[in-house]
Amino acid sequence: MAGHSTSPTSSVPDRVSVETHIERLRKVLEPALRTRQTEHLPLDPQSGNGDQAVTAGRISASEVIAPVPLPGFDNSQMDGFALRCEDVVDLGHSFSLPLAGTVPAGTAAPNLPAGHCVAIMTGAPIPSGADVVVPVEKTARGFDVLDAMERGGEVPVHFTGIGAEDLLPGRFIRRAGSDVAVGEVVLQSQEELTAAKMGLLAACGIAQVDVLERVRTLVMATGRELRRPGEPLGSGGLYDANAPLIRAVCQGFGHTVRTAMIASDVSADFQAALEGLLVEHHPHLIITAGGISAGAYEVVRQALAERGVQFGSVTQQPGGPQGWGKLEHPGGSAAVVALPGNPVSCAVSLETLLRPALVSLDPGCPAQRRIWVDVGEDLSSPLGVRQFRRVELRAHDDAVPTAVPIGGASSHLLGHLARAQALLELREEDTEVPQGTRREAILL
Ligand SMILES: Nc1nc2c(c(=O)[nH]1)N[C@H]1C(S)=C(S)[C@@H](COP(=O)(O)OP(=O)(O)OC[C@H]3O[C@@H](n4cnc5c(N)ncnc54)[C@H](O)[C@@H]3O)O[C@H]1N2
Ligand code: MOO
Repeated sequence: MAGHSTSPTSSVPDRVSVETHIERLRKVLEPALRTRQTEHLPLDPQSGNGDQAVTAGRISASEVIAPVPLPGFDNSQMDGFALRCEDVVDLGHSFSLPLAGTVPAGTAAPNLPAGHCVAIMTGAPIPSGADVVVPVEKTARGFDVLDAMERGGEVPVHFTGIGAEDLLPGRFIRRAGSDVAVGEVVLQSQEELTAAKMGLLAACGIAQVDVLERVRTLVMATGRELRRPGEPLGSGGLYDANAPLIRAVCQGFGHTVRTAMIASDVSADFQAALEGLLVEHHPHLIITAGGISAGAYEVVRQALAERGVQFGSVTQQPGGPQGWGKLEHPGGSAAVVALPGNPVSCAVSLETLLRPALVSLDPGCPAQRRIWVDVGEDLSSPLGVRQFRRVELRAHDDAVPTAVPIGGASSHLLGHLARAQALLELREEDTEVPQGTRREAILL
């Protein structure tokens, strides 16, 4: 019958460790991710065509050098009065200086006549000749003197409570280039754009940056039992949970995702759908779900084994059966990650296998978050398998949280996964795990 399994032409009989499989994924992902192109995008959406602007989390494709210093000029850190230390250093705690003018922010720096002071606002350029700013709080009348100055005549500013520390040259002056010097690298190649980096680039007057294009991921959920929302389930049908689940995870990895549902177990149907999607989406990564284990109608395995994709097993549960490889297509070369069909197996595999492999290759992919927990009840686990159990976390003040299992280990229990806060990791050597045992957990 069509789609009935023959022995896969490319299979690996052994069961390998989680770490070995992560390394296998790295090997297929690395060349595919290396083919990513550069996009030249504006920092400000208003200056380009709206949503085409760069966003935080993107990865730079080239170094950016500061074309200007930051601060751009010597300026005041305080609202106050700029003066010359040597004019007043011998005058004691209180003294007066005639006011020579005022400098708001955004104006040119005036000259400071000897023996005078100039009112200055935060961020305004330091008058040439001045070497200190005394905050307005240390004067008798504050900025009321500016009104008096406008009315004409010489206006004295009375400084009070002045100590030696107030008259150290450079006090409250932000020097040009003290934050960033001209020629300094403000963004490295392959660095993640954070909000602060974007602010820094903008402060340097940079309008556009080169970023790596996002990883384009094609997700294909397979199985003749699959239905879309609204379709009648019929006998043996079920709604596709995997495509939306995998899409959401991959979007969290920073990918641009196209999903497809292939409700067939016929290899030719899968192949035809794949060809169309390759041309349309030019993926760097293809993730399939279902059709890879020991059944008689393993559509993904049949279709991809003959194209060199390998299938094997990893000593973890859920997520034991796995496929990995490369696929050449008109737009380039894609890595293939074939996941088992059970939704929890997909979710766990993405977290324990694909994320660690991607993190080592793509600075935009957030790392796994691990914590220590105390196991909340007696558990058992098969020897030689790293078992991931869905758990709720109970916090205790200043103590390690308790991981309380939600349901059993089976990989169809999606409702339980959706309630879980973490995946408790039971080790390969664990068989009986008494309550209170300390183990690691991966936060979801
Ligand atoms: N004889 C053996 N049987 C199985 C083995 C084995 O080693 N020997 N491994 C089991 C394990 S572990 C897993 S995991 C599954 C993986 O099987 P497949 O990758 O071939 O997945 P399917 O058979 O297509 O589906 C498994 C299960 O998941 C449901 N499913 C599939 N796709 C979706 C979807 N998009 N949304 C919701 N649910 C989906 C499907 O209906 C099946 O119930 O194999 C075991 N069997
Ligand atoms: O490996 Mo399967 O993913 O346990 O159910």
